[in-house]
Amino acid sequence: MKIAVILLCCAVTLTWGVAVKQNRKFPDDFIFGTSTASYQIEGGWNEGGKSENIWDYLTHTNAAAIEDQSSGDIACDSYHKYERDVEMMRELGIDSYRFSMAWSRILPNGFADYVNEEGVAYYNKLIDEILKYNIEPMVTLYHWDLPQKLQEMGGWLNPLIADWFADYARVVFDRFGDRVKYFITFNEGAQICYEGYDSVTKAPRLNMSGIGEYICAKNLALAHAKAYHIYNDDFKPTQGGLCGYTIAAGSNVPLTNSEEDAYAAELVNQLQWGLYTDPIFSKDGGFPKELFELVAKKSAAQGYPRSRLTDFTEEEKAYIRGTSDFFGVNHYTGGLVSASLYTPSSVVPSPKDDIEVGQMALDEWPQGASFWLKQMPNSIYIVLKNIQKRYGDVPIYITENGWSTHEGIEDEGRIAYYRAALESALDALDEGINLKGYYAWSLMDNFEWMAGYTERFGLYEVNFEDPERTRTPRKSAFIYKQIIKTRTIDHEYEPESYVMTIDEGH
Ligand SMILES: C[C@H]1O[C@@H](Oc2ccc([N+](=O)[O-])cc2)[C@H](O)[C@@H](O)[C@H]1O
Repeated sequence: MKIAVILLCCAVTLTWGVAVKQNRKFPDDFIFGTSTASYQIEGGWNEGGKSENIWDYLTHTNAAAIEDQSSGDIACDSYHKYERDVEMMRELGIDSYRFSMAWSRILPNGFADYVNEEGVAYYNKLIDEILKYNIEPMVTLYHWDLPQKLQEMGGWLNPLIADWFADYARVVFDRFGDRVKYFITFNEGAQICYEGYDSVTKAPRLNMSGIGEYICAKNLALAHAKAYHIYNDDFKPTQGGLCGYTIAAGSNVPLTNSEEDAYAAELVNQLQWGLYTDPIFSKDGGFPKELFELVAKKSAAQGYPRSRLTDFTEEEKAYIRGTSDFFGVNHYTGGLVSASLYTPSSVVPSPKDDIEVGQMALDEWPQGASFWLKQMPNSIYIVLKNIQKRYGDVPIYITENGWSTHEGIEDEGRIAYYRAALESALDALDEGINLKGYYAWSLMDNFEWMAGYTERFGLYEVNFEDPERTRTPRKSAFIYKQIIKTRTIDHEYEPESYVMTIDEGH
């Protein structure tokens, strides 16, 4: 443990050494953006023909599950205020805006038998408004808001959902692909599967510990591949865009330089994201080998007649392998990893119990407003290196990265976080990592899932008490704007005033 701390300190010193490197610039074609998600910002939960999704259902039937008993019924009201959102994008000068579409707004039945033209019209208006100002839309097809009707049929545990999702994807490509050139099928497999179907965390909050995540992971991979093949075969030849996949990855660093801790960090990477991305990006396809073998071994010892993680057929492996044009990574935090830090799960079986590894953060790392969010030094560099090591020179987009505070315009913590994160991204670019873009989470405060409105991630503060949902730029918005404009990180830069304007050409 001492060794790791010493090593880490050296890395930090080194990182800070690199951080003060002068005259570093992001490439001219590097994409700077911001991210949001439909349920977190749109509101209009029952307007314009939209049906109920699993977050509507959860917040309406179990308000106590959300820290402040709130919901996304109105959220930022972007359903009505999207023009102001685009104005904010112009103020910041971003190159691209990542947002998600609500399946239940486009296909209220969940199935593609009926397309809700009012829902399609909403996204058309948003896309056209974005494009009017030369901002590139990046569309996530699924950011956690499954139509409730499909959940009642098993949701991501029902293998038929791969076809239901593929049908939805076809509608999205068909209706929007003439203007949208970046599609992401899924936001964060582990959060959909582990948090939704395994650990009673996020909607639909099912408790199928040690089983739910693995069933869901397999269905998700097949759903993604089907959607990708549809895009690749039927739309890409005429539309010419890209279709990718996004996971959440932490920077998982071995606690010591022992082989055991290196193996522990590998297992965490396999469970946290390799379970979702190895089938798509690895050379041989299929689930990560060590994780797959561990689950099989544990399942047998627990008396299961077959592994809780069911393998793909060889045909399925080949069908899924290679189905992504880029690697999307949401990155927030990291930790030191070791089997010696494992505390036995209270629930067995569980994915965490399958790998028997624990994690820790250091006290000196700054703490965000979210309990899980610590600012680990050089975190982005570490995670990008891990991805490159695993999958080679795949083009990478950081599709989310951000810091939570409480209310207030003065957000020095967020500024320090973004500056450090972007220095770390520059370190990665210096080493030739194929990083194409960076999307700050988030354009504005929004419904932060189980934390409701108690944690704020926005470059713009949103007043949720005000029916107008007024948006006000935080200090960090001015800093991010300056970074985008100059393509450099000036650590001394202070905004002259907090009056936001739109620069010429935006
Ligand atoms: C704040 C945003 O959080 C995103 O999700 C994750 C997932 C995993 C981690 N992690 O540290 O392991 C952090 C954030 C989510 O995609 C987005 O919607 C926001 O809520």
